[in-house]
Amino acid sequence: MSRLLLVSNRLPVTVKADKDGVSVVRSAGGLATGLRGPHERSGGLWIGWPGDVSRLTPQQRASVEAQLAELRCVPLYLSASEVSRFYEGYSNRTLWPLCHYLIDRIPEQERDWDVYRKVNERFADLVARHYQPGDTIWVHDYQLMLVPAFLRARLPQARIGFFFHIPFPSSEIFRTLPHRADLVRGLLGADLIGFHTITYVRHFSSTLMRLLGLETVVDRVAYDGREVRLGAFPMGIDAQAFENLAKEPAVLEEVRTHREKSSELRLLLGVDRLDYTKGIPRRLLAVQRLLEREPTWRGRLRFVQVAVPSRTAVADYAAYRDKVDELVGRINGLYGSVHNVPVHYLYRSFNERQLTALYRAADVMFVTPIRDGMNLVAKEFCAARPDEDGVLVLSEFAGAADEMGDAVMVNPYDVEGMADALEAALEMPEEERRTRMRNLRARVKEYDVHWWVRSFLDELQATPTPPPRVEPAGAEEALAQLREAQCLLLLIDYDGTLVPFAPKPELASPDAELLDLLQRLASRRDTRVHIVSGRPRETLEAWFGGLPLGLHAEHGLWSRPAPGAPWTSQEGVTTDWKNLVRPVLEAFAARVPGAFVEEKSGSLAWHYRQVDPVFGARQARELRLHLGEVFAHGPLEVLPGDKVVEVRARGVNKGRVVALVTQDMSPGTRVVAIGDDRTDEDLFAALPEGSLAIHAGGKDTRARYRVKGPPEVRRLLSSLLVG
Ligand SMILES: O=P(O)(O)OC[C@H]1O[C@H](O[C@H]2O[C@H](CO)[C@@H](O)[C@H](O)[C@H]2O)[C@H](O)[C@@H](O)[C@@H]1O
Ligand SMILES: O=c1ccn([C@@H]2O[C@H](COP(=O)(O)OP(=O)(O)O)[C@@H](O)[C@H]2O)c(=O)[nH]1
Repeated sequence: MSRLLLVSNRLPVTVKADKDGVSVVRSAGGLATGLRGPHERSGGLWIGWPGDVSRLTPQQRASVEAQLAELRCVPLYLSASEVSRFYEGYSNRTLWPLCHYLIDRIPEQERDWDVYRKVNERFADLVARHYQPGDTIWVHDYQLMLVPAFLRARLPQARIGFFFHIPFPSSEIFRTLPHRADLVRGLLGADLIGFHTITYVRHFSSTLMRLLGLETVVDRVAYDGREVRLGAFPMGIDAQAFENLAKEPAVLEEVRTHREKSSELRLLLGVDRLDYTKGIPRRLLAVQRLLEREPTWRGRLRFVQVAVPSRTAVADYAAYRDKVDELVGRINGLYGSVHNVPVHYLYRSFNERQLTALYRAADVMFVTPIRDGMNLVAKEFCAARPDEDGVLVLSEFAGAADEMGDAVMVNPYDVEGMADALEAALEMPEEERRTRMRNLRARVKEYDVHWWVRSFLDELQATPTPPPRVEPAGAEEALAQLREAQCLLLLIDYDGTLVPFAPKPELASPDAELLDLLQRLASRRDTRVHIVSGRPRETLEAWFGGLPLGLHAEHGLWSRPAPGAPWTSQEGVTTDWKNLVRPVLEAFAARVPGAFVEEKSGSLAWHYRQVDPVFGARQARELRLHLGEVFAHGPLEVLPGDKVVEVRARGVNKGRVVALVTQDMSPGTRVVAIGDDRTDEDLFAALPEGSLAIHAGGKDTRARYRVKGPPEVRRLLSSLLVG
């Protein structure tokens, strides 16, 4: 097993200082438990924040470090300002509410991004310092979204996984963030990105498409010359540990005490961090509503709500606490008696043993977050019920709902509906309770935290380590090569290479500066220039007819090799198929707003640059599939391009231009091709030995040289004219 470097905002430990000194105790949480085995077995490290240690003396600090080292934990200390701006700030005032669909809670003017970025970079630096070749790195959660890309820049060969523990929201929500693209690019530094549910994966994929134009094919995205995999890995719990605890005599004794204290009462339970995503107010209102409309339940219900203090320095959390306090007071005031109150509200943290006793004693577990990445409490409740009794009421907006279909599902925004569900749970016949719980337990036990860790790491290990990458060299080197050549023959694509894409093809006409550049290039000593484009010949003629250039239209179907020469077409190309294909493309254009059909003499193109990106990509896939099925053996080929599906006669491609233009080439001529998309790869492939291919953009390419896009292409060509 390769060494595992785990990276999370918090280390899985708690530092406690008291009069006897300072101690570092392992946390009991799911992540800590699940990863303990692989962490120890692999001899790896866990890198993260040990919490606030600012009040420790230097000796205490030294003792903490020694204890952390023993646990193979590497601390990353956050300054007070970093805690406030990185952790409480950007992570918990912006990303947390955003991912839980609560954009109204985000500061109106974005704050703390710079510190978020800086701390992420510090994490990456620390990881890189400890990295040894062969290590596997696993980064966790929204606080560290930029770490994978920072790591990729430092360790191009490393195997990096990332797991996102909270919901990944709809792209409509995510794209409201000013730094949306930076965050997504940050994640794409990983080889594998995991989420709890398929829905989050889907949201992430459409975000990639909308923000970066990247298409996910099944579970893979090509990015920056690598392949990034996406997957759903629903996190589980240490089910066996909860089951064992639930059978311990001391715990059973505690269960009896809870039950005796409420022998006449039915026990409802809620266990959450006091977080505004957990839906506690409406849950309380549902209890109130039940008591209000069904007087027979008054005095017969005891609702224990555990609320663990969390992120107390964030104002929204303090306000939420006030709201919950007030509601509890109101309900108890209304429905309490001298002997009893309906709501027992406990603002503190419990250990696993105490929680298990509560889980096992409860009649109904009430889990109603308005959004939750997973919600492990729901799973712990089931694991703690070897008696196969108890009813789980679960929000359909918790990630756990995807797997726990035997729970009583509720919409946490619907108070009346939750009151109904609560009543149904309280009155559920024993047989139904047992059947549901048996099914829930089977799932929770099989897909536990060990399964989660295994399945994520297996998938991560299966990702091929990128072969040492021969990154195409940049503009400087390409220019040196060009300058060395005696004679130059330049074959240059137009759209995406000399000019950026425009919403409509006719809008991307050449500007005066470009025309001047081409004119001067073509007049350069021993230099010939050809434009090799997918555009119709009429357009090229109209734009460049007056310049001393060779022109090649429709991917080489038509050529005018020298100024003044007639246009000739490739022989033996049929176009009868166009009459059959045209209606299909038109039908797709009619049902996809923004799409349109372009007709050229030897091809038809279905453009979708102005279509909603996700819908457009889906329709383009469907169109290609349809054309493939219907015209599989026809004399045509279907070519996916940049926001275009092009159908052209088989055998026509830019590669054929090479033979045509090199036949009368003087000896010592260097052929140079520059292009940005799939069709230019045909050109590159056909170049004679010793030629130079330059890719303009970030796509995968066979070219040896890479420049960023049209501005850099122009700069490169202009540089040829000086000196
Ligand atoms: O570190 P804190 O700010 O104190 O917050 C505690 C953790 O809360 C979040 O938990 C999430 O992860 C759970 C496990 O995957 C999931 O069940 C739950 O739905 C999530 O909300 C947070 O993601 C962690 O980073 C925090 O440490
Ligand atoms: O008093 C408490 C209440 C909760 N928990 C633990 O906190 C975790 C909460 O995880 P969950 O996924 O439900 O929500 P999160 O707090 O991560 O958003 C669970 O493992 C609980 O056992 C705890 O240790 N003590």
